[in-house]
Amino acid sequence: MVRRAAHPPSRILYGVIELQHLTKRYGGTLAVDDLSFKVEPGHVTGFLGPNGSGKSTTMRLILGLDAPTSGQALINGRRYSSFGKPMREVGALLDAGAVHGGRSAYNHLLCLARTNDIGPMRVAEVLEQVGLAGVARKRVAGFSLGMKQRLGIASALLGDPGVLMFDEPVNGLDPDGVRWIRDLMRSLAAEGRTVLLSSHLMSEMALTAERIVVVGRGKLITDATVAQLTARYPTLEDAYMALTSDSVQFGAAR
Ligand SMILES: Nc1ncnc2c1ncn2[C@@H]1O[C@H](COP(=O)(O)OP(=O)(O)OP(=O)(O)O)[C@@H](O)[C@H]1O
Repeated sequence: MVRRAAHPPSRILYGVIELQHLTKRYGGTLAVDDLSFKVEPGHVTGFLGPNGSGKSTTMRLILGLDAPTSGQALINGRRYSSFGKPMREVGALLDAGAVHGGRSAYNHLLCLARTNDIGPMRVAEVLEQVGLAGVARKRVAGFSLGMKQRLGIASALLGDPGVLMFDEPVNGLDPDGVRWIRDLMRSLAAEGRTVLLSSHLMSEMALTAERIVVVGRGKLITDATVAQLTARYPTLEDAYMALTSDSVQFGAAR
């Protein structure tokens, strides 16, 4: 396998995420309902939908953390479970809180790195990249939510993968951190990587993503560019509100 450089030349197209009739049922709940779409390299794809619409479940299915009821999710044409060193193919931040609090940030990343034949130099590199180098030896239990998000992003970047997925990465980040995430997502995509990003912050999404996939009640509602949506609606938020108006399950009474 060809090893990519830490800073690859621009516009090399690395990978694609492809969902084919992906379906997941939990008892009586159809969390993901016959979902088919492709996430292409070279730009950030925003993954939007109301609470409970199946975004996290879809990401878990792509990562093989849950098995589909039917259909499949492929990364570069293969299932996640078929990768010998998966962190080199796909990196993900799903739940920043799911970290062993007793370990230091450095040790947490080192343990992950070892499972994928990644050396300690790369651990130091990603800690620097996410701004945690100064607290690398501190226990994660004492980290703020924003610091845990940065650590989760470092884990995703560890294997220098071509495909990246981030579930609500801006949660808990200060304005400086929000801007940093935006720039990071865009630069990862500009390097030719595939970036799937879920967030409920529409104004941020409008600044970060080029393409938008909207789901509601597990089903695909829209797969379009931000430019197409904002040509039809005044803002991305207006587009989102109009497109999901029939799919909101947990809206408060107005
Ligand atoms: N392990 C599980 N067991 C049972 N039901 C589940 C499980 N995981 C998710 N669900 C259900 O599947 C549906 C989709 O949930 P999911 O977390 O994927 O939505 P989401 O779009 O990520 O929501 P949010 O924006 O609130 O994070 C919800 O009805 C949820 O209750």
